[in-house]
Amino acid sequence: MTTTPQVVVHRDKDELAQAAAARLITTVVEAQTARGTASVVLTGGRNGNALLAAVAASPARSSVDWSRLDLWWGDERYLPDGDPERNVTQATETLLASVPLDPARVHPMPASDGAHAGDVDAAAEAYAAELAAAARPEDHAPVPAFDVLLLGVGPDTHVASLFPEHPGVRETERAVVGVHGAPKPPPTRVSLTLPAIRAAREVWLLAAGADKAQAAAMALSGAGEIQAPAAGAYGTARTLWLLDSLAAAQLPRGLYPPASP
Ligand SMILES: O=C1O[C@H](COP(=O)(O)O)[C@@H](O)[C@H](O)[C@H]1O
Repeated sequence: MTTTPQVVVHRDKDELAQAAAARLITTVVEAQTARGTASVVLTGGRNGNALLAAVAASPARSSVDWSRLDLWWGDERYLPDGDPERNVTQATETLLASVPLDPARVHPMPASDGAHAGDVDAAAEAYAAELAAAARPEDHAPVPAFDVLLLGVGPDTHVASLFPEHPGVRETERAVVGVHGAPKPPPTRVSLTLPAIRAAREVWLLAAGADKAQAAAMALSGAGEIQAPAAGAYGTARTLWLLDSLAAAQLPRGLYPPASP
């Protein structure tokens, strides 16, 4: 199912982080109220980390039952465990170390010195197997129907570690791929694919700053997902673009604010 993107524009990157954090806390609490648990896919990057910092600083964070939250990652830099460039290292320092998560529900992507040392494709397969084991029959997919999947949007329109015209963005079968030769360092990465991303109920794309303006405009103007991977990221219930005013500066007229009916 394709959901039409909704666009929300905030004044600046700080307001974006605060508002997205409040939205995430509310959505997680609602999912836990409705289904008992919640699942969130985290992103790396500046906006993803700013969002986590805002959650950490929010008094409302105590309304989340952290022990009933499943955490996954949309992509990872294939580096040794604890490397400061790894998305999980940054998320742990920013938020995860300070909330009472159940370690069994935290699912970092493999590190380059872990069980599949040096073999990023085997690491991707292992993560796909972990996702498949967590998927329920009612999810109708080899991955869980995540409640919220967060994606930072790169200036080149990449999301997760799916880069324009790269093999990963063309993947239609596998849920997770090893990425070789990424144009953004480090070159070796692990990434969810577009089909896995599209299994999420809600997909939120985050972008702030003038260097993201062209990417947001392109992805929201009908570009193809091979050329603009962000254009292929949507949720089954909702697709939300959370921008600051600089990133929204080149959006087509009528897209924001929404055209009146
Ligand atoms: O390398 C990555 O970059 C993107 C975007 O990062 P940003 O700093 O430009 O916002 C991020 O979404 C991805 O998770 C990360 O691995």
